[in-house]
Amino acid sequence: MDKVKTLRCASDKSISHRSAIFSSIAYGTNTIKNYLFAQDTLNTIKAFKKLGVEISIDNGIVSIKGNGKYLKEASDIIDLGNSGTGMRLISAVCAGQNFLSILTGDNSLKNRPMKRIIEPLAQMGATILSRKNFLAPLAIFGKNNLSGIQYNSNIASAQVKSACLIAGLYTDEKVEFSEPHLSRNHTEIMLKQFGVDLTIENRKITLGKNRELHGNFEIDVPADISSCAFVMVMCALKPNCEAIFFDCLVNPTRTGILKVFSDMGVNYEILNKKAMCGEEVADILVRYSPNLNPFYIDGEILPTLIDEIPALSILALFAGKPSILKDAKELRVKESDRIKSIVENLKKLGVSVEEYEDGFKIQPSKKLQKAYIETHFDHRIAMSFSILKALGYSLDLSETKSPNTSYPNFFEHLKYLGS
Ligand SMILES: O=C(O)C1=C[C@@H](OP(=O)(O)O)[C@@H](O)[C@H](O)C1
Ligand SMILES: C=C(OP(=O)(O)O)C(=O)O
Repeated sequence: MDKVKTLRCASDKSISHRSAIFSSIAYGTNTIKNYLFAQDTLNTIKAFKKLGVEISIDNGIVSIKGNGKYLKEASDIIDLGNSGTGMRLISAVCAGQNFLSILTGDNSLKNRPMKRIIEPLAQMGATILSRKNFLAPLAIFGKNNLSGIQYNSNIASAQVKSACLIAGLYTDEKVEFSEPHLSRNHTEIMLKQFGVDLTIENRKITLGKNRELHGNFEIDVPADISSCAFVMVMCALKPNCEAIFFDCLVNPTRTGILKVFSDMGVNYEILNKKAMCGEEVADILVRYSPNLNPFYIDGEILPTLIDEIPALSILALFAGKPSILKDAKELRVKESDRIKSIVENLKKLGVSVEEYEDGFKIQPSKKLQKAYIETHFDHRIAMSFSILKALGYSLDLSETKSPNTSYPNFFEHLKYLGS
């Protein structure tokens, strides 16, 4: 084996967004260490600056002087770029304001479904105009006192859950939310840290009496297991690689990837479990894993590894038998239609793939033909196929800028692991 490599992957995107959003609408000044300085999460900071919140960045530390729940009218359109999380969570903040907010994004975001948040927010009393088919830009006429809601979401989406809970901060009435499977729970964890009362019982969340956020603390953001997954796959496939990934978030609502790694025979160990900002974190050692089993992924594990499926589709090429994905329709409405992006690009490489409405079946194949990969400016697609390139396969990518969305150091880390 080579010398053990060490790295800290990009900071967690979901926790970074929430740390900026909740600090902005809290009373008190919070500092955020290890904030993710990537396009999506920088756009969230820009949005709150436009809404009158004092935010400064000094020496890599973000400092946010919260305004309390009620913000100032932005004098211009708010652009969330490529970020579904940014648009859906900030829409909920805007739904609780007594003024007009106009939210837009890039071409990808303007084609992602917003009905899923427009419906509950409108039910709570916000007026939201959109383009045809509930597409952004969104014009949100909010109000300070929304109505309560009892919402049974038919999708397991942390963005929908968070939108309902955030809008719920702007009413004294009953707010109850439930989802079919448990999605990532960072909003629940962080709202509690900011002093908001909420109870959770069998996937039903109920907001309690105190819905004001208070905080004067330092939030330290762990590394993003979803970003780590891409470089971990590189290490598992690179002969002699052995690397420790520091401070990875291992919140159980995010670790479906580790369960699948175990099933596939990826050689990894969890080293030092600890707590950071109320979340479970660990260092993870990954080693070259030459004997891989296929995966079969379906059902309630999906929300816990949804962003890692493109990375797993690359691992599937090196498994002994075909890998199957089902129940993953949500992948069709991410930054690109990820089922189509994966299937089409693998086919170009000469891989035998079957496409399903809600997933795919990938035949393993270590022999790949030269191909031009269309990323559709989707960071997860670009990162996945870059792993093959780093392993020495002959392919060209349509662009290599999209990883800045979530993982600005991705290529540097990939090169380090490949060296
Ligand atoms: O809440 C979040 O921070 C996120 C939730 C997930 O989306 P959905 O809520 O649409 O499943 C995930 O895909 C996204 O990258 C981040
Ligand atoms: C789907 C993703 O993010 P978002 O929904 O925030 O754009 C992602 O990062 O893979």
